[in-house]
Amino acid sequence: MIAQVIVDVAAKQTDRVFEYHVPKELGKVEIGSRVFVPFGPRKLQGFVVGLNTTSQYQGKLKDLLLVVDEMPPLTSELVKLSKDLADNIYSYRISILKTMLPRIMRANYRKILVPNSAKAQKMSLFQGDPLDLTKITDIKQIAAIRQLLRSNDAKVEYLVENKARVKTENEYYLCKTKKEYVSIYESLRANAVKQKQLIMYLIENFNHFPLMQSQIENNTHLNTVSLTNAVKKGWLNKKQIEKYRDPLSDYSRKKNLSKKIKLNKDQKEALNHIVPAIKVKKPRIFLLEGVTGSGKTEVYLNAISATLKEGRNALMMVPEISLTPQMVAQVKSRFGQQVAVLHSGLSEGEVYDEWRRIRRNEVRVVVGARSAVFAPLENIGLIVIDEEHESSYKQEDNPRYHARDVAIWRSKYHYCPLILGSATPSLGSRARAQKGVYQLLRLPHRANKQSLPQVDIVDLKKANYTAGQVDLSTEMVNAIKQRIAKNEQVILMLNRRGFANFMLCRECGYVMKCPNCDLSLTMHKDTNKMQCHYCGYATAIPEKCPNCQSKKIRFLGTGTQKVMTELNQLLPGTRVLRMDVDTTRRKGAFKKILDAFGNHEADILLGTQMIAKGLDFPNVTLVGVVNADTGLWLPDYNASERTFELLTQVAGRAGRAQKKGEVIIQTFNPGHDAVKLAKTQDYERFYQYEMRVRHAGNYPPYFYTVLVSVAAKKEQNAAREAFKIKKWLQPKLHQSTIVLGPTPSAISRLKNKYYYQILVKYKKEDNLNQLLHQIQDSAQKMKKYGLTVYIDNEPERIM
Ligand SMILES: Nc1ncnc2c1ncn2[C@@H]1O[C@H](COP(=O)(O)OP(=O)(O)OP(=O)(O)O)[C@@H](O)[C@H]1O
Ligand SMILES: [Zn+2]
Ligand SMILES: [Zn+2]
Repeated sequence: MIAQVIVDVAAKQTDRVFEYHVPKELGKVEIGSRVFVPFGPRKLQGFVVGLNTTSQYQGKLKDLLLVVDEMPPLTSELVKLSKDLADNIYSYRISILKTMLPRIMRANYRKILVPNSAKAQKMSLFQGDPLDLTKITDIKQIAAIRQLLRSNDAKVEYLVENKARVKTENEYYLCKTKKEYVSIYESLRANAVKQKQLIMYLIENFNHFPLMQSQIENNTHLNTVSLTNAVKKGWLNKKQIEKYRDPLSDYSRKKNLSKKIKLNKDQKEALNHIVPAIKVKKPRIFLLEGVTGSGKTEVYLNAISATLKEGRNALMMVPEISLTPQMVAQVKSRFGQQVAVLHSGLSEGEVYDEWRRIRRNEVRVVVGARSAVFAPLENIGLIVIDEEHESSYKQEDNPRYHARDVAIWRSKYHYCPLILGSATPSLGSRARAQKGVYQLLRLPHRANKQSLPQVDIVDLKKANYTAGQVDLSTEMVNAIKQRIAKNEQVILMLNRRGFANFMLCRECGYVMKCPNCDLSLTMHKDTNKMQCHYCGYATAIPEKCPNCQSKKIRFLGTGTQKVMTELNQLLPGTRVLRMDVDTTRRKGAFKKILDAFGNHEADILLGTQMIAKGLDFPNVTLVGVVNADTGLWLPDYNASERTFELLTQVAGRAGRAQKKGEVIIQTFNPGHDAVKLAKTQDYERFYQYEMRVRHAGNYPPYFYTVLVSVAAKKEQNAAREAFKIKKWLQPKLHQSTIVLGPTPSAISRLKNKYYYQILVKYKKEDNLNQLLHQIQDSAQKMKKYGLTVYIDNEPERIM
């Protein structure tokens, strides 16, 4: 038998299959198995991606060394997926294969020094633990090691560490008859209190054994010491039983969650389309466009039920799940033990356990964030992507995959429907529904028959402020006071995205824009310039407003902490919970804050956009947006879409139950279309409007995009290489294809590297994929000159 292996070295030369002979005594090797193989001087980990009986290779194949796991960690579906994906996202296949596994299973290599001669063997250097070369700092020791290597008395080896640990608990078995225990009891001295207690317990519970250690400890005063002693004395046998860590243990069943909801007409209508597709195994894609609070979750859960009834399993994706602990609780209360969750809020051990439950077919529903799209779930009958517009579904680093694209691939593989749900679908998805590629299903009303909340816009250029305040207008403060007086709750969002710095005039509201592109200019501190990231236009950082000459210009930046202080001064005694990256870093903090708010332990929830989506608190009647402008002028063609989406989503948190909701949006740009359209929360109108803008500007979804970035230590090298790539690429492309740049990236220097980028916008380019692979290949050769090329297919961000 011959195994085709992808080895764990992410480089162009190794990005192919290597063949190894499988020795008979090795046991079962399957597609998807993790193995160890000899590779030059090292032993490497790799994945089996194919099996064959013959080989084209002329020489003698080396032997596989070891199969790591009893059950191959990857299914043959995932192995196949890795190949197609590698082709599409310009990533090495090994990077994708590793991404498919829980982080804890990715191998770590340690460089160690081992003795190579009898003389060396006796040296004190080699006594004890293996000598970790990365940890040696002593100069004398380094010199000594060099000497040993030169004289061949020692050699370097690579030790693979496996961090994945299975959690176990002891189970105890009886190994004597009841009579024998009685006579042991009688033979014990009177002062051997603990031992007598133990034996008595064994006699009394004779018929209940075997018992877990925790069961015994809960019922007696016995501890590990007495149990271990009993094993030593031959009174008991013990076995280690594998245990799963249960990340869902705190999502206890809540009564109000499992109450049966009667579906409304629109929900039923949607399911009338979805359920038949589940039954006949049709890989159809549905776009479920439902306003905020329209009960999309209920549609997902019913569709999942229907899938389980068909004997198939379901995969449900939600944005970084910690965002919606409520959603997890809801799914959990519906499907109980059959559910596994996967997201970055779990400890590595918990992820590993959940993942193994999935791999062993012990669960039927998987709920998870982006990387859960690779869950080794088999027999999938339905995939759901909630909040499908979320940009977090695209991984920003290598491998740059989009969970939606992976889900589409898997839906075709399994012949199962895919539901994309959102109140504000991505323009691309909505456009595909327009063309009939996806089937559009709509929930145009809120589930509780309540109307969408009323939205008021506060123009910050004319706003009044209570003494000394700069962030909260008097209107906002008064509205907050009113709600709190009525014992209702408030959500306040400070929309601060990324690093964007833009120049804004406090006098006239002017924002500095590119004359060619209608995009805001970004401040570059290192070059002292305001730059356009599309066309490369640049100008000096102004000292006064170019529009009205006022000196009152600002490079905006307020933070949640500052607003928190303002709230404390304005509304003493009001209980405020702050939720942002700083307050949620600790594990479980997110859920704690949301639970506290849900229990009305606070009046105001103040946070960044992480509070904008998915939350369902019936007592929230006011939503305030402190500053709607921060995302508006990002140098991205989709800044408008993002702003509309964010404002509509956060507005949707108000008035979701009986009480009517109100929304106040503070902005310097009340005239901006994204803001105006968010006021009516009319997605369909926004879609029509924004499609015209995209059409006029040759942006997606009318054009496909690929971003090629070049990074180098020296700025001129990055620029030169980027120009070279453009010069090589452009003549090979179609007339109608637009190649923009090269321009320096917004953060033109990151980790001491300069970035230059080229944006290719095209309608149809049959050869582009192959050309880009060629660029990637030749880029590999430049690596030694410190140049790196990244290729991002359909980038979410072009900055
Ligand atoms: N048929 C129904 N009858 C009554 N209430 C319902 C019904 N369906 C859903 N609900 C309730 O309506 C509220 C909103 O539902 P859900 O959270 O699913 O909305 P959503 O569409 O996901 O909204 P968003 O996009 O804002 O997250 C929930 O509290 C849910 O329990
Ligand atoms: Zn001005
Ligand atoms: Zn420009």
